[in-house]
Amino acid sequence: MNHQQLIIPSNQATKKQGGNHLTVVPNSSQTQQISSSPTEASSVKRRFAFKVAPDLISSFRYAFKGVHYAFTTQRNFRIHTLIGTIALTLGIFLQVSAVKMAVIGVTVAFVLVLELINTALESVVDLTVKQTYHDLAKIAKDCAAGAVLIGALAALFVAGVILLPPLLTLIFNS
Ligand SMILES: Nc1ncnc2c1ncn2[C@@H]1O[C@H](COP(=O)(O)OP(=O)(O)OP(=O)(O)O)[C@@H](O)[C@H]1O
Repeated sequence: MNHQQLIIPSNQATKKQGGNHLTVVPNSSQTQQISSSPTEASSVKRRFAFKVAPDLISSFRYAFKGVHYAFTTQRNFRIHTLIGTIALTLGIFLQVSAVKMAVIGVTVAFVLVLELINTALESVVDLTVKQTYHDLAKIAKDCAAGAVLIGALAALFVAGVILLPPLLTLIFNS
């Protein structure tokens, strides 16, 4: 494991510094200590967390809050949810096979997952650079948006292959 740099909240830092965060570059012995075992590394990670979900129900609750946040704040997430719902409804209406329905379902989920990751990454970037311009912030956001675009194009392709032929047959035979 390669730990180049750790950023920990200032209230957990051993040395005081200005601002909200203290950047700590561990020396070789600290790096060794962090990487010595997965359990140890995980306990270090948890120590840096502001809050840890106490149980499984809480974990699910936070996860649903994330989905709810994306749905209420991200226009693209709502658009993809709507298109996904239409695709699944069309699949049922056109009576496509179970395997094809599964492919549509996974594809819809894939796009929504990419949207959620994009939203999470945007928040982390904004948290890091606030309202200042940074080339790396631009790259991170553009690449995350690019990932969603590629996912959406793949979904369009899947819909074209699975849903379009039976839809055209239905239209031209009626
Ligand atoms: N701090 C920043 N520094 C440099 N460029 C930024 C910064 N914040 C945003 N940008 C640029 O503005 C674009 C739009 O930013 P935004 O935060 O709306 O992301 P987005 O991925 O386009 O949002 P959404 O997915 O909600 O449409 C980014 O893709 C990036 O090119």
